[in-house]
Amino acid sequence: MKAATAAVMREIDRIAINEYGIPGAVLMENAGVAVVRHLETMLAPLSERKFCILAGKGNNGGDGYVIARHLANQGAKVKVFLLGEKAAVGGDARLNLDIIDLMGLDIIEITHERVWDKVKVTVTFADCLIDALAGTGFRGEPSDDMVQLIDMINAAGKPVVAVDIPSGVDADTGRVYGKAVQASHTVTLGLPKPGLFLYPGAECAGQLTVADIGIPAAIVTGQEIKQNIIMADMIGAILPRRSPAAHKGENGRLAVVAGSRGLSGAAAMTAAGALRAGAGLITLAAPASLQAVLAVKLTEVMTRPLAETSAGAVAQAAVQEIIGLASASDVLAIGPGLGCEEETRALVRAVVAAACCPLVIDADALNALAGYTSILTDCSALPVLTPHPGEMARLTGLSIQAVNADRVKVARQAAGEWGSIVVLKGARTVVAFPDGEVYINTSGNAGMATGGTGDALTGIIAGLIAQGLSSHDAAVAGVYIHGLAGDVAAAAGMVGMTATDLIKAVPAAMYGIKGY
Ligand SMILES: NC(=O)C1=CN([C@@H]2O[C@H](COP(=O)(O)OP(=O)(O)OC[C@H]3O[C@@H](n4cnc5c(N)ncnc54)[C@H](O)[C@@H]3O)[C@@H](O)[C@H]2O)[C@@H](O)CC1
Ligand SMILES: Nc1ncnc2c1ncn2[C@@H]1O[C@H](COP(=O)(O)OP(=O)(O)O)[C@@H](O)[C@H]1O
Ligand SMILES: [K+]
Repeated sequence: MKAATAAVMREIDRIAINEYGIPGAVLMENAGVAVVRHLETMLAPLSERKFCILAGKGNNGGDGYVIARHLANQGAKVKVFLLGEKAAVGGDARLNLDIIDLMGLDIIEITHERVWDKVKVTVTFADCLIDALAGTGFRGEPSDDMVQLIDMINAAGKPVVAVDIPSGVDADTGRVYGKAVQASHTVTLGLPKPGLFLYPGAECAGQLTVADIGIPAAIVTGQEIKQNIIMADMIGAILPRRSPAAHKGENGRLAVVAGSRGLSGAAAMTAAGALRAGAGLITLAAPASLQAVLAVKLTEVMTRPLAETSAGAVAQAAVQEIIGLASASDVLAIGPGLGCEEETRALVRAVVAAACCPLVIDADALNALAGYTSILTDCSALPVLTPHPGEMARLTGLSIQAVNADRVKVARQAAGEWGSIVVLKGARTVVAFPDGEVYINTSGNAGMATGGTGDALTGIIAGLIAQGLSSHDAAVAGVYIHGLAGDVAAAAGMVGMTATDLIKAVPAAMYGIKGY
């Protein structure tokens, strides 16, 4: 599913109005009617309900006046509060404000202190609050009066339906600079906005519905929209299909270079993730002293002992062996649990520079690349990098806070600079490509915030590449399946679920995807 930034949405509206001749008031009418239809499904019969509509001075408020008219026509009790003066409302919003004024609806301007008591009483006795304060036109921090109103809405404990986007949420980034409306439902107009999927905006949106407002489909397909939301049907279409006559050699050869003394689990979980994603033959190369324990842990995985340092990490002497292993493999996953010895880091850089198969680079291998990302642009196939925000901060020199403040922008910029596929992990993982294309993932849950789930993701993405998916499709499908497996595992209890629970749930998650 495509997601439109505020600028893209403005352009789509502009083309609909100026080039197709659809009056803006018609789009506004469709928007308002779509919200009322949604209210019917929530609160029928509307004639028995009391609504409080909180409107801003822009077009989002305009949608609110259309909603007010239709609700009043259906016999509902409606009060409208306008954050500002009627005189400040213009365009299509003004047209609709004048109509409800002529209808005799109660419209109260919030322009002086005395009004706040009235707002409070109305909010307290309403059955539902409609947030039409601001939509895609919202910028920066909310003004003091908007904050006061948002606080009242959020304290009311009533169903809150946000029009287009909860007021206070940045449509592009999901950022909340000051306060934002906490909606129970959001009816977003035309196309969903990225800020409805990225935290903290995603948490403000509640249950999300995308409403058709009559924009000609050709306008949307004609736009170069680079933001996508990962959906199950999209993944069902790209997952590898297994022929009934398949043999193990057809499902790919995968090499994993991982582990060091004390970090054998990371290596095991990476290999297990690949196994459960369906890879045919897996070789796990790890420091020699770990081989015995890994062989016992992973019955189905082949193990390869590597030369090791005195601290039990992969030694520089293993470089040719690993490069040879990569040449005999369809994909190499490198990094989990390798540790932070300088010798191992240098080895990682040598392997990344020389390997001729597709690479999935994670964890300590990413740390080894900090300051050396220019190596990535020479890789024969687009490498997949899977940093969590901490690793991303190390690679970019940004703070973790800055990474999370605009995950799409940071991931996209890195993908472009490094000529790589960047999977920026965390709640709402973002997958970015060098051409600016971005996918936001929606599967997964907070139970996955536990050690080892990232190693599993590395294995899953590599496992999909082994089975013939392009690195592009494997990154997108991998993050979705990984999150879905987390959701399957969390059904038995979110807190306390383990990475191993998630890994075991991968086959069930894949088979649960419609069309697969
Ligand atoms: N033709 C169109 O453009 C359509 C637009 N539609 C609606 O119009 C919205 C966009 O309308 P606009 O561009 O007029 O903008 P909005 O109405 O979303 O936002 C502008 C309003 O928010 C206030 N505002 C912005 N930043 C603020 C801040 N930091 N503190 C306090 N107040 C702030 C402004 O003063 C103004 O009242 C969409 O989200 C959608 O709801 C729909 O009616 C469909 C058609
Ligand atoms: N709150 C959350 N919601 C969804 N996914 C999450 C959440 N927290 C973590 N995850 C996912 O769990 C994984 C954690 O990976 P990572 O931080 O590398 O952990 P580790 O290094 O322990 O394996 C990532 O795929 C991340 O997207
Ligand atoms: K709104």
